[in-house]
Amino acid sequence: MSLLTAEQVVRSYGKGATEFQALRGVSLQIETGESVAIVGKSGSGKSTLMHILALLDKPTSGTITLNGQPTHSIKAKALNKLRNETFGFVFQQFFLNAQDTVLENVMLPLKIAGLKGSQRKQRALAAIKSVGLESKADNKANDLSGGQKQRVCIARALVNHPKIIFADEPTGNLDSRTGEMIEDMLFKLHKEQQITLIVVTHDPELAQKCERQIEIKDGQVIAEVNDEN
Ligand SMILES: Nc1ncnc2c1ncn2[C@@H]1O[C@H](COP(=O)(O)OP(=O)(O)OP(=O)(O)O)[C@@H](O)[C@H]1O
Repeated sequence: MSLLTAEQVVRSYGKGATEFQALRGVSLQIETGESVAIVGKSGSGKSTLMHILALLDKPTSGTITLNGQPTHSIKAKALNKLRNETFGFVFQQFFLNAQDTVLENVMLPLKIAGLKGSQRKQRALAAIKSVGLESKADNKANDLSGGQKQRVCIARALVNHPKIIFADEPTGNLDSRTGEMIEDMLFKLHKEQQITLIVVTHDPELAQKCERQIEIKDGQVIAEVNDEN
């Protein structure tokens, strides 16, 4: 059984004369422990697909199945819980709470999950340590460099022991040296903890680091490459 599947996924924006199909019948399967890059030109539908795979958005038609369970009829509250328990997110724009500390940002998914304060702190500090930011735990997120902010995002993505990390242009806002460090960190986690990694990127070098590359054009999968090594 695949971890995550999309079957004939269509996503339309707008209605009537202005209707636009951003995804036009996408089907794919993602297996546990894989690293997969979703590539394609700007406007091809990559982010739309990632949002639907991550259950942040619903397809207009078609099905997303997680661990064999169709997701379309899951109610909002249960869906939020499932997403929080199963996925970690790393976005180009970070989405940190700027005025909160590093520790508070990383504890947030655990707060949502309903963990007690002491457990939250212990687990968040371990995640912060794993990205080498223990000396910054009490700093405001706003007072960090771009690379440090993205490391906080990785710690926050990790803290709930996710099955899948979704990374949308994770190095898009970083200089190349810092970007490489973030990539190394993501792939290390993927290898050591068998976390499935789904990366949306324009960057061919980052895509090549993934075991599979899925190319999207005009809302359809037009090519798929699987590395054998
Ligand atoms: N909320 C929306 N309303 C209308 N059209 C949208 C909306 N979101 C995306 N689109 C359109 O859907 C298409 C796919 O957008 P999407 O953001 O998925 O592309 P992308 O491949 O991720 O692009 P980029 O690499 O530039 O981020 C684009 O033509 C875009 O204009």
